[in-house]
Amino acid sequence: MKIKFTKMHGLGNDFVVIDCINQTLSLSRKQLSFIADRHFGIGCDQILMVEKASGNADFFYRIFNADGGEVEQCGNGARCFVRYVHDQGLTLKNPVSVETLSGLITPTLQKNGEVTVDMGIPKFEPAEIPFVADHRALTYSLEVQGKTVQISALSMGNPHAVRIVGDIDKAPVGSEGALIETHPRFPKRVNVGYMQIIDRHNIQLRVFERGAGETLACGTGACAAVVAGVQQNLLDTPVSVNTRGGKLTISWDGENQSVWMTGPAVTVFEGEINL
Ligand SMILES: N[C@H](CCC[C@H](N)C(=O)O)C(=O)O
Repeated sequence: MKIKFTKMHGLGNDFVVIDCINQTLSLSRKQLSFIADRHFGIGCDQILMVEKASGNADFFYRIFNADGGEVEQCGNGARCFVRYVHDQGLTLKNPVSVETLSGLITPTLQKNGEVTVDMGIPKFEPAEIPFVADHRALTYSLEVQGKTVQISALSMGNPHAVRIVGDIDKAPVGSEGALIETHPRFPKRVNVGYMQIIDRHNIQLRVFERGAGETLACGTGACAAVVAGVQQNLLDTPVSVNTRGGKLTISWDGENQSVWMTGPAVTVFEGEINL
């Protein structure tokens, strides 16, 4: 089966985007991880599928990690999604309403080429993350390989753990991040963010993503880090989130308010793959 795709990225967090409105397909986990494979396939952190919405949203947005697992939300992908549906002539609407497994998001193409997304309201109850804890807390102690680390835990539709570190370049992202990703207290696994606070409006962030490993940027991770920092009275929004792939701007006005993300979305090339 020949499949048309578009390769895109948001700050180096890269995607294979597939129009599933004009081509009907259902891919196995094995086929999805083949597409994501950087040696044998196309190569990407996530695969994004554009589908017709079941309700009255404009589109349904499905997200699969490089390991083939389907997930609830992808922030950098949401910015690429709206650029894709405009570039492919699938809509003239701006903003577009996009249904995801974790609810509705509304990305808007800005005149300066950047994209702003209402990423929805973060959730903190352990059962909603999900995270195993007796009750909600600002931070939690987590046993990792005989060490105790302090994390914030929350959901941006997908689960996030956030650690504050003194030196982002020395943060144990690959080693400890992999252990926290699969920690038993996160029954659906978790994205693990390491945040260095520069000042009240600037952070540096690295994320070990669930199902993909460390990526150059993570949109929902940036949202989760800013929320964790604001809650601990360490940050004031808007916050510039400096990732290895570039800068995101995140705003959040507090409990029960949406998190707003602004950043770029880039189309790299189009292609076809035989599956
Ligand atoms: N790895 C994430 C999905 C992609 C999130 C990230 N690429 C973003 O920009 O938010 C998860 O398993 O929840």
